Amino acid sequence: MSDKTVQELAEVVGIPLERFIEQLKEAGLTASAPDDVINDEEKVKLLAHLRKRHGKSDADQEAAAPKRITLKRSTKTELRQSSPPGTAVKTVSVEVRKQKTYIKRSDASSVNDEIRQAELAKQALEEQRRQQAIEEEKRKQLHEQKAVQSAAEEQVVVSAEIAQSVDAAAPAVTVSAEPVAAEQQVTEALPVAAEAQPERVAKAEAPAPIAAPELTEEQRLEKEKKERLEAAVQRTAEKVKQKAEAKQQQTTLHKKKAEFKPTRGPSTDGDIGGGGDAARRGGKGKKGKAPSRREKPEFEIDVNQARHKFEKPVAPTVYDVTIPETIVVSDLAAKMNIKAAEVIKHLMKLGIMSTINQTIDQETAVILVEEMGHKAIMQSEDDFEQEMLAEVQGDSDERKVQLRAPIVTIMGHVDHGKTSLLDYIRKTRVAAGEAGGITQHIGAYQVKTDHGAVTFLDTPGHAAFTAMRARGAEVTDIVIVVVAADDGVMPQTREAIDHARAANVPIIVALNKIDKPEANPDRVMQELANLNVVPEEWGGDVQFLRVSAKVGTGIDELIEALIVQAEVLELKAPVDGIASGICIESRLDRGRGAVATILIQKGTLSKGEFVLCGHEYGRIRAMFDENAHAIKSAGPSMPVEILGLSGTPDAGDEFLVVQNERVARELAAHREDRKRSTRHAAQHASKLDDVFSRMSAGETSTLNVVIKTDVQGSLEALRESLVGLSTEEVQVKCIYGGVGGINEGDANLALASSAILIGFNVRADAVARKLIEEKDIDLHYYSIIYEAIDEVKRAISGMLAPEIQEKIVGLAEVRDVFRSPKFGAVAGCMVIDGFVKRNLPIRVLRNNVVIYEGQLESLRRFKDDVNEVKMGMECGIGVKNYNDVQNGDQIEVFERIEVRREI
Ligand SMILES: Nc1nc2c(ncn2[C@@H]2O[C@H](COP(=O)(O)OP(=O)(O)OP(=O)(O)O)[C@@H](O)[C@H]2O)c(=O)[nH]1
Repeated sequence: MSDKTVQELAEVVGIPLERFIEQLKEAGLTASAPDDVINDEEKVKLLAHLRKRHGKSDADQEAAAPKRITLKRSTKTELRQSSPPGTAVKTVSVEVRKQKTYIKRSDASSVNDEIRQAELAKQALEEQRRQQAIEEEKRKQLHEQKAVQSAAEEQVVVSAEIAQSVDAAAPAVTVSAEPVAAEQQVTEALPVAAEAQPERVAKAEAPAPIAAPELTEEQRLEKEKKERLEAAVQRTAEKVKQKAEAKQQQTTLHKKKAEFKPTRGPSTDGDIGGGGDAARRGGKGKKGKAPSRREKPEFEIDVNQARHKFEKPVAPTVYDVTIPETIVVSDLAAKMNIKAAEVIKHLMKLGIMSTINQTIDQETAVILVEEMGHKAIMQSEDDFEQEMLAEVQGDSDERKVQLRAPIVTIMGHVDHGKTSLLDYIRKTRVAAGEAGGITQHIGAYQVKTDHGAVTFLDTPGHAAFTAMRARGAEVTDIVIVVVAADDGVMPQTREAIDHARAANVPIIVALNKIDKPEANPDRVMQELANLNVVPEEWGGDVQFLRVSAKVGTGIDELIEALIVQAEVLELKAPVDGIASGICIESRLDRGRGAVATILIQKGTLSKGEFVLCGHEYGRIRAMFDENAHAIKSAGPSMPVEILGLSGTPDAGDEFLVVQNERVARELAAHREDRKRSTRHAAQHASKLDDVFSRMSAGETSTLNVVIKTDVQGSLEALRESLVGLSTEEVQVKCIYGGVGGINEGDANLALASSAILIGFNVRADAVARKLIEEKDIDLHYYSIIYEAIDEVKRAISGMLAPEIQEKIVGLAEVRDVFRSPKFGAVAGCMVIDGFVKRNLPIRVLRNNVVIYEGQLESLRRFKDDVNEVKMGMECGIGVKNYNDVQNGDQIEVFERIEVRREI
């Protein structure tokens, strides 16, 4: 309290100055002037005087004075609650009560004194304990540091113990390899250590009995503190335990990941301590830092719990490995559940160098799979298709069958009237009643009669017929062989008969041009009978009809004969259910896209269905009959034109209806793959080399041959000799023999009939050569009959020995012939294939028939003698001892090579 002057104090008290000075005098104070200063003591003295004067002693005053005063106040407010319109407003009364207690100063100060004294004692005690704790801490730190150093040296990490030590709430026990972690543990341990002897400290510090209340308070505080510390330690232990559990789960996850990624580097696998991230981020350079992080065990893991659930198999697993005709190395590895590198390694052991994407053949794959201890199941390329087709077709074989129209092909010699016959039938039968006639015609048409319908394939000639057969399409039920009654049997008539017989298709002979005066049907019948085509009227089994494609004679009878033949054949097909058939022809129309003519063989085809044809597929957008009338459905033996395919299928491709686009696409893709692989040609021609092995395997007992010779005489001789080789085990069958060069039709026939081709002094033309090469048809050229007989004999008796074979190395075409007195006839030639070599033997060919065999006299280029002339170059060739070379002849150069024969 600050001192004040008399005047100031009088103003504060509110008493006149003179009166206040009087009171000062009465109280015995010296201050009398207004500027005199009154100190605190004097103030107290003045107060005591004034109280005395009013008759109250200090004691009374003290007794009377209240020790504490409590003031209460309450305020009331009202709150109006907002409510939805139309309802009563709610009012809430809120009463706030406040209470304040004032304690008498003297009492308060005494209490404060007591507290102050207790605090002083407590401070002293705490000071003492703190000193002690510091000493203890230093001692422990020293001890722990020693322990940590030794632990870091030993690098001991016992993860399970950490969890246990945490459970026991005694972190100081933990042995850590990481100093940082150890420090943390030590720090956590210290308070506990300090708390270890609280009673002893309290006893030692306990002063005199008068300090008893303070000690009790002290103990209470100590107890509280201890409880708090214990709770803190407990919480820390809990936290550490939770962390340990979380880390353990993470570890299990890592191990599981590692299980699925066995080929990954160690950074992922060893990522338990979190070093993986660093390693990943740091790349190669920072990889070295990762171990320090990895080694830092923030906690340790229960090994039993961390172990993943994968059980190592006790015995090697044996897989059933299905192997298609070719398989990619990686796919094969996947099927055996091993790495592709393993497969490549094993292939290397077998002497095969391969890459992961390389395709290996079925045989190699089977050897490999079996060597690796698995079971190989060979799967044919067709298996997949067959399975899918079986799925698509379902129980189609159980469908109810009905008679169907026969499908007829017309064959015959050139100009004998095939086209005229087809045209006449179509015009008179199909287009009957059509106002505008036929706007277009498709590759086949159907003729309806009172007795039934007949379908004609509008591709006359045996070439088309055999080409279709060579593609595996057996479409034709009956063949009409047209022979002009005024001309008789001609080479192509024979071919037609042979082709029909090779296909096992019944023949009906149409003796055409019967309207002509020079027609002599009886002579023609005789000629045909000589070919084993015997008319019914002569006791044979072939129907002969006299017709005229020009005037229409006998056409009805011909159709009737076809229907009768069909009845004999009992041609039946299911009418209901999924449709299937053959593509007859196809083309790309500018406005309509791919247009395909198909012949339905089974079931009913409807517009809107998904079809697969060869490797093309699509939904049928529109369907037309042979008169270009849009139709909605078509049954067996009906030819229809369809729109909607993805491309143009080949003639002879099979078509069938599939459930949906997915199946169509899958099958189309499969067929496309198969087509790409030349290994999987749909049909293989027979090989002379294979004959014996196939016979041994019980596969064949017939050797089909197609013979082409230079003259009729050699044909007969060769045919008889070869057929005469037939034994009990094997029969040699000449399915066709003709005179002239080997053409495409011959090659197709050989392919379709699995026959070998024999050229006696004749050669194949360019188209046939291409087909022979493509389809790998077995073609043999001979110049000496007994050589041919000998070879076929050896083939069927399994005695094919290594022998000398001829290889044609070049072909030159004669463009001009010069006569020189020195060299005789010199042929100016262009080398059109391979090369011409001076010292190699040659043959002179005229219309693909060998006319001379010998040596070259001279080979020159621009007056220079040369040894060799290559394709595309001109040269002059003189043939030794032969001067009859003509324009258009070919000079074939060949060499004899030794070929090892394999059976
Ligand atoms: N008089 C008469 N002539 C006919 C008869 N059939 C066909 N011709 C004629 O014979 C010739 C050849 O007839 P095509 O129908 O072209 O004979 P093709 O067998 O189809 O002949 P390619 O197509 O060359 O194989 C034509 O001039 C026809 O008019 C017939 O029955 N009588």
